[in-house]
Amino acid sequence: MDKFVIKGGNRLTGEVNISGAKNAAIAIIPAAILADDVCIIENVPNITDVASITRILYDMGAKIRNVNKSTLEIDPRPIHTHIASYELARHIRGSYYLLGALLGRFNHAVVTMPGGCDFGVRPIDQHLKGFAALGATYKLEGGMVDVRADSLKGANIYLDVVSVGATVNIMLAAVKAKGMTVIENAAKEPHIVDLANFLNSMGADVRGAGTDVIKIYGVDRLIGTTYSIIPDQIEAGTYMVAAAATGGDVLVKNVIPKHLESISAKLEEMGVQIEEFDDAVRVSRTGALNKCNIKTMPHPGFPTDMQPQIAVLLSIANGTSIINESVWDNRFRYVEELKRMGAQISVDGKLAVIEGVDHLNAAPVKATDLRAGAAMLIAALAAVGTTQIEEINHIERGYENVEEKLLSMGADIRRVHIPEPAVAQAI
Ligand SMILES: CC(=O)N[C@H]1[C@@H](OP(=O)(O)OP(=O)(O)OC[C@H]2O[C@@H](n3ccc(=O)[nH]c3=O)[C@H](O)[C@@H]2O)O[C@H](CO)[C@@H](O)[C@@H]1O
Ligand SMILES: C=C(OP(=O)(O)O)C(=O)O
Repeated sequence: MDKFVIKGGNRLTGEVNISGAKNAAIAIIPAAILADDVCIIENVPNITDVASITRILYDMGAKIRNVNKSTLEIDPRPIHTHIASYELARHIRGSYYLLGALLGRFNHAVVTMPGGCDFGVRPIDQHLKGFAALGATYKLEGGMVDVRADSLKGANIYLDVVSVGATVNIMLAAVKAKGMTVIENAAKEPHIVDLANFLNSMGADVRGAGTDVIKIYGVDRLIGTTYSIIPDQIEAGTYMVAAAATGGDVLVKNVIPKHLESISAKLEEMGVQIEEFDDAVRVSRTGALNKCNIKTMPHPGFPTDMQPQIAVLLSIANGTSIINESVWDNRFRYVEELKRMGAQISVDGKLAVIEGVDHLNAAPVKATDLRAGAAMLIAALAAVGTTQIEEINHIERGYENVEEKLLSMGADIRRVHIPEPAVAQAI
């Protein structure tokens, strides 16, 4: 496995191009299963989560071709099974979207419980409640979820919690069901809207995505389409915070500034300058950083997927800041790593109290999950000395070409291969 070695202290300057959104791609690629013809998906990020979900479809029989480095052609017609490979599916959360997609296609799906980042329990009761309302029955056996229906019929579904995953899965299962489905208290994230647009481009009739009531009028068939995935809001936010942390000046290109509003607002509150253009934002900082309180919320609130990155910035701000993580019970595992670099943070349940320090110091650290890894990158870029980050496979789940992008902005970053210990090789 590789590690990153980063010499901190270089200001990030210049520009960076944002790739397609991970959290949209991992919903849209399984959604292609529902089409009666070839789908061409553009602006697909080159990340390992996409490689995994694509490989699962391939193993189920889909014909998949890389048209170019960011365009995938998926022919779902040869898919011959409703069972997803356990080995591949267990590593990523997005594989649970195969439940909705296979149910919509075959009226039957068998998929493992979700993987992905470890934030404690990641329940799927709202997904199952949605499937049941559409007429399916389910059982959980040996870590696998088995959902089946004679036929799927539209229903009114009220989500007890705002869940991105449940909203996506219900949309996928309902799009070809008989009649109308209404999802109330639906999630409003940009990737929900992107999925609805993708489905509509295949002939679906999904209305209201981006509001908390989504109506899905079932159609008999979905056709092939060509569709381009939205830019990654979280990748953009990560580079925005990196620019701010290093006192840099960076033009973050190929973004939808509206999707970044909650992040931009908090950065401005901290004293960072943000200039918006049609499809870019310029982020620069010259002065000191101010303390600021953050509460993570479903969209349009501050995204939980930006919480570890912003915590790094608050660690080097003047004064005491508080983060309230309201989405996940256990998303502060990275704090122990950040403390090794001199951050002063105390965690109590869903609250983190951060006393700003003058600077962070280099230390050997590891990425405990995807965004934790992004936080370690930012901390290393801003720290005094040379930091080594291990377990960067987590970072590669969601960031395309991260070291090339950082190098092009002036970072001093190297990838170093760590040979497997001889004993591990022998096993
Ligand atoms: C609303 C929200 O911010 N969702 C985030 C969540 O999406 P993801 O889809 O992974 O998670 P959900 O949106 O489904 O979960 C949000 C909350 O609802 C709870 N829940 C969820 C499903 C369910 O059936 N029952 C249940 O109780 C979860 O425990 C969690 O507290 O994590 C992703 C990865 O970090 C982020 O990209 C999403 O922005
Ligand atoms: C936690 C994330 O992803 P996943 O839910 O796929 O692990 C994320 O995108 O920040």
